Amino acid sequence: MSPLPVPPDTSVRPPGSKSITNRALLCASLAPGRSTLTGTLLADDTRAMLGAVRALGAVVVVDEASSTVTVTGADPRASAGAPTIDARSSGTTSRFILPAAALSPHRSAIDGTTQLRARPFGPVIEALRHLGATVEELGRPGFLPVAVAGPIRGGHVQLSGHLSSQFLSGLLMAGPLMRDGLDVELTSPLVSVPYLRMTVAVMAAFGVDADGLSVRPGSYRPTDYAIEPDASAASYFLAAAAITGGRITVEGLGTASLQGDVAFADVLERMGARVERAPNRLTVIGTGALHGIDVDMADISDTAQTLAAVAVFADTPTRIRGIGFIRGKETNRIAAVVTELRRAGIDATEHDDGFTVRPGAPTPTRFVTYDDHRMAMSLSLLGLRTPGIEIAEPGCVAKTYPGFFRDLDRLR
Ligand SMILES: O=C(O)C1=C[C@@H](OP(=O)(O)O)[C@@H](O)[C@H](O)C1
Ligand SMILES: C=C(OP(=O)(O)O)C(=O)O
Repeated sequence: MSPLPVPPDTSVRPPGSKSITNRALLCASLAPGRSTLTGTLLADDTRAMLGAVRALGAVVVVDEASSTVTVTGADPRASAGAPTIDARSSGTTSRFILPAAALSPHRSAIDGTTQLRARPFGPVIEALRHLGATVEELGRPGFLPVAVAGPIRGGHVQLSGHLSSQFLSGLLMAGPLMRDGLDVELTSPLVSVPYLRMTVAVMAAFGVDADGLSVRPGSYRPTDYAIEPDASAASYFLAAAAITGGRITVEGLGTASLQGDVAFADVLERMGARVERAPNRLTVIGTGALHGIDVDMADISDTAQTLAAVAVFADTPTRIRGIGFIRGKETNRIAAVVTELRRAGIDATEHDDGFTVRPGAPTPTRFVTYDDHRMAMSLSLLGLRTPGIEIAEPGCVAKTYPGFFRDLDRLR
């Protein structure tokens, strides 16, 4: 990469939200009748969910050119089970499909890549057992691959919240199809809380009323649903404006967004960038001055690596807290960020709950990406200002944003 010749003054529209796409695909697959989803993300994580809902009986038609997906739902309680559901590397797909598969009396097996096999599943395995499912741990206990057979009948269940919110979202989405509905009691504080609000909002769009922890028996209603652009993907462009002293507008995302990650703009504002907000648009204007901050990112942890890149260009250190659980994502993201920044000569320190980045001038570096799309996308931001930045195995961005480098190049 070579640095941007002039600060960008442009607008971008990132592809559809991964998190909303995977919720809408699941809810549509549970709704009897035809739903049409527009603005759908078509990337590895959402193709994993497309395959998973098909395996449980939904009919899915994808129009690649228009990013429109039609889903004809099927009652998962009548599913014949699926011999192998391949969740690929997708946390959301795997954690959302397990409870849905457990609605059927027939056995389904769920597996994924080596990367996904290293991520925790213990809380949902325990919860499904408590709800009456038979769960076979086919590999290491507490990890994929697993096989489930139900039917789960619902009721009260305890669940830990400190590793991931995805277990709770997945159980809640299957909840209306459980005979007794579902009532979850959290046994540890929930991380990534805004994703729970998103789950409730998408369920509501498909006709089901849930509060954050319980849902009554009922049925989903087929719906035509428009998916907004991905806010985590937007963070790279908002950060780019802050870093380069440019002006970048993200279209389709603003104060009306369902995604917690739009709050990344607030973090940039605290550091000294200017932010303009509208219901469906966010603009960040770099002011040329960025100051380090002390910030808890437990609600918006997918943007912690983005902030690490921004922090390099601030005038004082940045301390990011509250995100110890991101050691269990695509890679140990705390160790990975610190290792890679140090590789570029930046002084960074790991903490139990996050990391500290001290400002500096990065040296020309080929960054290792650990098969983590967010490592690749975040570290590429350094190349907007620093000569000689290279990203190893950039194809890993296909997990959520196959066109990322093409869109980043449009800032030139
Ligand atoms: O529910 C979701 O769509 C997601 C929740 C978050 O995970 P955790 O709840 O595991 O932190 C987030 O990191 C992930 O990218 C998507
Ligand atoms: C953690 C992520 O994804 P998931 O948990 O859905 O695999 C992510 O997209 O950063």
